[in-house]
Amino acid sequence: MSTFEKTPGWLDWYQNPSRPRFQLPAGAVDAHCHVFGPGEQFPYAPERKYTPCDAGKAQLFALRDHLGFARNVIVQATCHGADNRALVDALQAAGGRARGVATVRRGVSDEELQRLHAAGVRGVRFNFVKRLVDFTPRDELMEIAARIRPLGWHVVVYFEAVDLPELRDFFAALPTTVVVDHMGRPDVSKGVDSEEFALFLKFMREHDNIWSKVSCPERLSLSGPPALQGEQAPYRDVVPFARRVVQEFPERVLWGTDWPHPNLKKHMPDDGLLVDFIAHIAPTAELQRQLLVDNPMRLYWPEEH
Ligand SMILES: O=C(O)c1cc(C(=O)O)oc(=O)c1
Repeated sequence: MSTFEKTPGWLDWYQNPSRPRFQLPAGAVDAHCHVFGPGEQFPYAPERKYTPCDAGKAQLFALRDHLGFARNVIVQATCHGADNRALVDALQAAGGRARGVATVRRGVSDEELQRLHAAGVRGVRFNFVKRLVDFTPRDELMEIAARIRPLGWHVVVYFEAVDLPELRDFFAALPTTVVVDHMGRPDVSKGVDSEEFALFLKFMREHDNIWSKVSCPERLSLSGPPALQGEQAPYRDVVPFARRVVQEFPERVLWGTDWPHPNLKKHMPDDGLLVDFIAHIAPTAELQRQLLVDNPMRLYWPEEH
């Protein structure tokens, strides 16, 4: 039993996900997933904006094996703030099959960065989604980016599409590879040819250090249908967005389940069916291999690539 009480209305992850019909290429990486707690062992951060269900490393690794992934990239969730203990514990237990993205503050010591590196951390996450975090000054983020660059790490950014005009100069000034979470959260009701999405594509075109995760259709979709009850064409309104990014930037895209899907309000997707979604956004075997194997390996396991 956790000592933490979940946020009211919290949805736990989908139990007994189906086995994907889509055959993942050998060595596929789930490049965006989280661990939560367990809160008893790894307490949630006092400054958190939500309290999740516990979702530990054993459950994540079981899902990895069930879906047919070879490796995970575990991304520090905001409910743990800059306390990376749950992340590090999961990385150390993964036997080399997981790498991580941490959250650090300005005061982080060189020794701590080295310790995180040894555990498998290869990036830091900067979050600009107001419902998830308090504001961090840009000069602090820039200072952190300069500190992690010599380690060969990159920066992961999470923001919403309406905020890109205001953030893009800052992103462009970052001295590392920059990975955008969930395609910069486009408003899919505006359409794939909207000015808003055009700005995101232009931003990627103009800066070849910007990558994108083509993940989270379950968060972006307005029309559904959800990945439930065997649905083979879920989240149809998101497909044109993800497909466009994959086809235009095949060498700079990543995919992840986003398990255990924090803060979803309406439904919890069947992760097996989410994997089936990949075939709709990356229609050829070559695109699939780049998205699921070559790109994440280049970024997270460069020594093996
Ligand atoms: O949209 C979200 O609520 C969300 C939250 C977090 C986090 O709390 O870290 O991570 C994600 O990738 C997505």
